[in-house]
Amino acid sequence: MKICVFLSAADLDERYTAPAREFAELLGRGGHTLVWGGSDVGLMKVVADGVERAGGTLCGVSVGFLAHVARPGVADMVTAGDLGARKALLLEKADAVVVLVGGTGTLDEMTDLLELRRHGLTRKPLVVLNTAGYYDGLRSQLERMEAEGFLSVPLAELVHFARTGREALDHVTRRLRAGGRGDGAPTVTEAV
Ligand SMILES: CC(C)=CCNc1ncnc2c1ncn2[C@@H]1O[C@H](COP(=O)(O)O)[C@@H](O)[C@H]1O
Repeated sequence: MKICVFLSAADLDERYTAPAREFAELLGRGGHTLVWGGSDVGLMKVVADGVERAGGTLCGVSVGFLAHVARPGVADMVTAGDLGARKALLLEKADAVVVLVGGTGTLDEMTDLLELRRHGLTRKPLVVLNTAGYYDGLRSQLERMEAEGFLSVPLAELVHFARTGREALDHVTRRLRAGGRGDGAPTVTEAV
């Protein structure tokens, strides 16, 4: 599978890097492709290193103003003109998206996809890996949106919160098996 991972570009504590490394190893050992922002810094590097070391493939989508931190030696690397184009390309190249811990960049990428899913513009599965309860606050906010009528579709149809990398990958596998690529979604061209 081609799994797009949104995640932090920062150098983080072991309680975040260890589960990210574990997830990367799962991807690599499964022969999957990591589709990611292409940078060779912080958690993005930890995961790219881990996937490559475990035998997976890398597919990077950098962006002009960050091209100087793009990972060298990746055959499948493109550079988008701006962040919007980068998000569209990341989604286009992936079968599903898994979100690891991150800051505003990750939040931007995740909410963009939540909105596309809410309007039925893509059905590519979205899983949030809630390492160390990092996204408990976001989850509460989304649950409040759902409870008070701000979401037009059930939250469970938009995103799945997983506790472990294995659970995240299993969820994606089940979803894709159930409905094929994008679980019955519009084609990639229509979707992004
Ligand atoms: C000069 C330097 C060290 C830049 C590193 N900074 C970045 N490098 C690559 N992608 C980034 C960077 N900042 C934000 N992004 C995008 O936003 C996400 C990370 O942002 P954040 O760290 O969660 O908020 C990544 O998924 C990536 O697609």
